[in-house]
Amino acid sequence: METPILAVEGLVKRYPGGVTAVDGVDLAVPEGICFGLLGPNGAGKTSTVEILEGIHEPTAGTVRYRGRPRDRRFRDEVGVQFQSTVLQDFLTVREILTLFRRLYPAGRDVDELLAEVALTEFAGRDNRHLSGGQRQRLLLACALVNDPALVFLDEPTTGLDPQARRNFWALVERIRERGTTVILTTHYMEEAYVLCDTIAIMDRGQVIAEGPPRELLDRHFREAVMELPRLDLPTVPALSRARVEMGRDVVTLLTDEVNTTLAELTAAGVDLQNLRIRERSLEDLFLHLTGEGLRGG
Ligand SMILES: Nc1ncnc2c1ncn2[C@@H]1O[C@H](COP(=O)(O)OP(=O)(O)OP(=O)(O)O)[C@@H](O)[C@H]1O
Repeated sequence: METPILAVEGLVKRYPGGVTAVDGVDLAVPEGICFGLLGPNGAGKTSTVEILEGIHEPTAGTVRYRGRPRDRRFRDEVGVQFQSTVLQDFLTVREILTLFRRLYPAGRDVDELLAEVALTEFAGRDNRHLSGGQRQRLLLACALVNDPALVFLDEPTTGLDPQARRNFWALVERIRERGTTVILTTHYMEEAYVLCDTIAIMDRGQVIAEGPPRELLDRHFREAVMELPRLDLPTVPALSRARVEMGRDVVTLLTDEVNTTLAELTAAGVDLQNLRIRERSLEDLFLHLTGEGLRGG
């Protein structure tokens, strides 16, 4: 097997006061993929990612970049988009990017990068006067300025409106198409589903599930989800192949035999006009595995 671009073994992070934020994490990220790290609040994602980025030291464990301990090469070949970066007041978009570019011996052409993140028309604007989406694109450009082989994106779309989020997804897809490996933390399950080739779900400092999103869903769920307004199903008839969850407004039927369940509902005279049938989502998987919802929804 090819050497992963980044691999960690036996990662542990304990903070003073006795909190074990990371409790024995092993991960291997193959080159060229988008790898997602998910988990509920306090699961240990930030602690893990900051160790991977080289910002914090682990209490125990090893991190390897291209099979070797990290050195100067790691710094030159890796980009990080932090959740909140303080940018110098008064500087324009182009000036910020030029400043970041000078930190590295090699990298991208600033104007080309501005075009890639759709900021050419804002190049002369004071960075304080950017919209949320424009600012995130600028921070992304800063993370890409050294033409990294591996880029970390830490909750890059938190707080963006749906349109800006989708624009950002298109950029991430383009980065990946260029062959750059992406490590993404996110609270948005749809984002992980759309962008990530592989995800790892963390809970209480440990990785509790890992794999391609589609495969994880197939591994954990065999049932389809049928939803009916409660008004249409005030009392549920006997159903041989479905589990029933009575919500306040919606009745959810989990069935491994959609045809049988439909036939039984029809035979009982239930009006199916407003029936919805959907597949299980990563959101369902997340709830199933961690028993918790995600901040940010
Ligand atoms: N500097 C610190 N000192 C002490 N405890 C910390 C420190 N940083 C994080 N923790 C604790 O470690 C645990 C894991 O936190 P971490 O921020 O890594 O989780 P997270 O999954 O990133 O959460 P979130 O989604 O809320 O950002 C939490 O219980 C947190 O309170």
